[in-house]
Amino acid sequence: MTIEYATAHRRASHIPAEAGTPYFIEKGDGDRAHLFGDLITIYAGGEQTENAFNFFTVEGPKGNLIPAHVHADTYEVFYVTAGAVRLFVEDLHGNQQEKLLTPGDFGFVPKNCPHAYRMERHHSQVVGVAAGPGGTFERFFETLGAPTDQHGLPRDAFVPAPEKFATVPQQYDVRFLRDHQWKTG
Ligand SMILES: O=C(Oc1cc(O)cc(O)c1C(=O)O)c1ccc(O)c(O)c1
Repeated sequence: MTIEYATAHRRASHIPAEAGTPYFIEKGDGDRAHLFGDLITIYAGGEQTENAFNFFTVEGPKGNLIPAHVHADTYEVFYVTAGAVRLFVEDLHGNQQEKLLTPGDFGFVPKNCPHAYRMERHHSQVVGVAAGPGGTFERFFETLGAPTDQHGLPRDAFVPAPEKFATVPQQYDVRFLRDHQWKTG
């Protein structure tokens, strides 16, 4: 039997290549990527769930900012398990809110709602689930960022090359909003 892997670096993945297979993954051993200051660890994605949902964690240092962006077809969950994360979100009527989320707090961002967040403590961690009619977008992180075998945060923030910024986000239903202003707080 030949097992097809989506990319060469996923040969080391603990996620079985075949859908429909039960599995367990020890803490931190999901498929990992560095993007900006973040370590993203994917435990399940569209390949395992017929594009129904994914499950991943995002860890980052204090001050790490994910700039304003929007998803036309993806709903997102932000469940904070460590540190503190300030989530900025704008509803479909243009009303903006920001909320400091600490462990156990939950944020939900529907499709078409611009959002951004900043990690306010070192070793902050968010559990993410993101899916919708457009599928799941977890492979965005390793495609725009850099796959890694490390379990820690990037030593230096990984900033993608401009040509990647110009092509990759749109393939994964991510649109960065360059001049978006937050008038909260
Ligand atoms: O943190 C989340 O996503 C991101 C992390 C990055 O390093 C860069 C990004 O552009 C994003 C992004 O959202 O586009 C995150 C957290 C929780 C969740 O449910 C998500 O869908 C994304």
